[in-house]
Amino acid sequence: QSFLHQRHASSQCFRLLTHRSVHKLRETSCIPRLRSTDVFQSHNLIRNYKKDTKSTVEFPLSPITVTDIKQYLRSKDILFHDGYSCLHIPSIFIDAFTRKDSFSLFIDKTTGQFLCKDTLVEGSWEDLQDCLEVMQKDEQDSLSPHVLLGYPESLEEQEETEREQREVREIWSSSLPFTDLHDEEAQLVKAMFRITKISNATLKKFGVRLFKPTKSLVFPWFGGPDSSLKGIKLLSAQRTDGEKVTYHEATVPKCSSYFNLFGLALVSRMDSEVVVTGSELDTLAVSQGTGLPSVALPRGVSCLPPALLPYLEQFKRVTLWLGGDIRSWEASKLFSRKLGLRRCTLVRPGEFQPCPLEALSQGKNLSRIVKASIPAAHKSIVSFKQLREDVYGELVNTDQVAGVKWTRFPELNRILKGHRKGELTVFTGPTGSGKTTFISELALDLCMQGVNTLWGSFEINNVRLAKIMLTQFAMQRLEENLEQYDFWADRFEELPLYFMTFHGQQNIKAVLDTMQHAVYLYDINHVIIDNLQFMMGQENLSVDKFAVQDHIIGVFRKFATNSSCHVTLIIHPRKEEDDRELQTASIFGSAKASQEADNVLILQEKKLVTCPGRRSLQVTKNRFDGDVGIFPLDFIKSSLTFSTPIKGKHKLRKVAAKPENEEEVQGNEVTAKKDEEKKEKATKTAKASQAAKCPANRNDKAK
Ligand SMILES: Nc1ncnc2c1ncn2[C@@H]1O[C@H](COP(=O)(O)OP(=O)(O)OP(=O)(O)O)[C@@H](O)[C@H]1O
Repeated sequence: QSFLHQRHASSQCFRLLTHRSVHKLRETSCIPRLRSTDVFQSHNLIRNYKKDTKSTVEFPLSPITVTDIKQYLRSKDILFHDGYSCLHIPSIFIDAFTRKDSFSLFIDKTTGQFLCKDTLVEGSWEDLQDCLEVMQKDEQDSLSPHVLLGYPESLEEQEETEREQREVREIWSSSLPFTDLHDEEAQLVKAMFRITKISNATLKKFGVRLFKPTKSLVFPWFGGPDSSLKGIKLLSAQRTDGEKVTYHEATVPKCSSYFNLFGLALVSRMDSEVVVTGSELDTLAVSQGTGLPSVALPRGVSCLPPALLPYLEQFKRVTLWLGGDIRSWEASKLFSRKLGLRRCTLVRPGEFQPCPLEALSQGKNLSRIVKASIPAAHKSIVSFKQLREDVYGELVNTDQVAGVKWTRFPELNRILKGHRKGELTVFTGPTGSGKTTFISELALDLCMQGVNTLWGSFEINNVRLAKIMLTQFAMQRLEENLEQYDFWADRFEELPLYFMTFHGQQNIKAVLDTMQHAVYLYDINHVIIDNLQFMMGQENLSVDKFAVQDHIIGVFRKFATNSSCHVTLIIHPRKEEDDRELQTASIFGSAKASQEADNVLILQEKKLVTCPGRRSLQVTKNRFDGDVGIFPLDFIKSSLTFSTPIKGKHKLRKVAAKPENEEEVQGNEVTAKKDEEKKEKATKTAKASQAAKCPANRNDKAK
């Protein structure tokens, strides 16, 4: 308001800033919680109905390039440093005398989003342009940090923020530094968390405490210009089967607002090297084992929010040591792209290079491991020497390389082995056969396991789609159990799930730009496009329809490979004949297009007059290991799920047509090897069992 009074009361620009900030705040308020559990949630008050329950990804209004940003800055005579992920300019929110030579305002090269590290003012590229225009017009050399008004919080939100701050203070003040614990107690806690090798001095240096009521370690988040306590992460440890420890974590404020790079408070302005880890415990281990500055990502390997990039700009060398498994390795390759490949080196997980905490426990030389990390920037031509470690890694971790397993579709695991990054899956089925419903459950299953998912639903709107997914998530008809809505919605909200806001016919370029934008912002691993026909465009009707379709498939293929993101494309078949099952050729215009897909899945429907047809899922292409096959699906209307209930399987075995060899038939019900003979046998068996299960089907056959 003071700004308003100081300047032209009716400044158009001011209104613009406010509007955009509102938009920005809405946009940034949707990063989901992924790994936290509700163990520590102390506020279990009844929630009011929340309007914006899900995250949506909008098409960036004016996609910006780094060249545009640089050109604009030059036109305004603004000096800039070309950093790794950001351009750095002198902050316009502190007066010229104070800012001297410091370049503390960071502009994200990909999105144009800016952050002033001195005042913590942030906003979009348009906000910054508006600020600069105002400054120039009024011949000012700086602006008040309050120029960008935030979206006023609702009373409920204000209360929530205050409650969180109270909670942070209370937990922090009632937790104990390790130095205040008796030796015996400290040892016990360390043994519980498997951190016996971490010294009290390291724990003290990082300010780690113990919160006795829940036996949790407390990691503080110090931030802002005054390095005040902004939040905490609580970690609890549970021993499962003998030696294995499972960690549970919770943050206050909740995960979507928790942007702590743990360890950053200890980094000096002069440090030029950092080791980035996937957990606070790993950061303690790295710091103790190497003496190097180290920070932990707030949400581990699941994402690297661009909001954190300005804080990593000062480092000339960034070593990513995110963990000891393939998932961490894949994440480190993706994150290094955001951080700037040329300064990143990666620790390749392996037997001799487990996660930092494990390495410290095993008495390994952590400095040597960091030194031996490999450059992230790869050359276009490589020799086997450079590949041999990658190949070895794939051989010893076959299970992880096969991808994320479905929990609801074990049969699909047996055929496809898992869901892998960078692949293209094409999915088809007859009109109205349940394609959307089925893929929704398939994607939900993966999303529940931490696969960051983006939906492009052009046919049905996002509310309907989210309703289907929520029903599948809760596995019940929520209409009849409305009192449970909040319970399920709260959990559903924590999934890393985003929706594009498109509906109806779309321009393929706009869709791809949005996908790219989402991959950068939210580290999306899986995009679902329902369905491709909505990208064909009216104007193309005169051209060969299938040539256009094949071209679009090619474009998505390229995106999947370049972004290391799995794309699932739903496509209507070219033509359906009542009495014939669909095949790969029913989808594609040319053989070239079918080559583009890594996996081809067909929802087969046995058309019946007297009852809904039985569905089965057929995998007709699997590039990963060639296994193809078919298995029956049982649709449960109340939960909209297809996942095979256990008892269904028994039923299937019992009714299978005259097995000569019981074991063989059981195996073939669900999977069939590439070998055509086996495949046919499995198909027949599945069909026979379906027929036997549905009396109407039997009648049909008899007719
Ligand atoms: N196996 C099934 N048996 C009976 N009904 C089903 C089955 N699967 C889905 N349905 C229902 O059929 C309707 C259509 O499903 P859905 O929209 O998923 O089909 P679709 O194949 O995507 O349709 P379209 O061809 O229009 O894209 C929904 O109401 C859904 O609940």
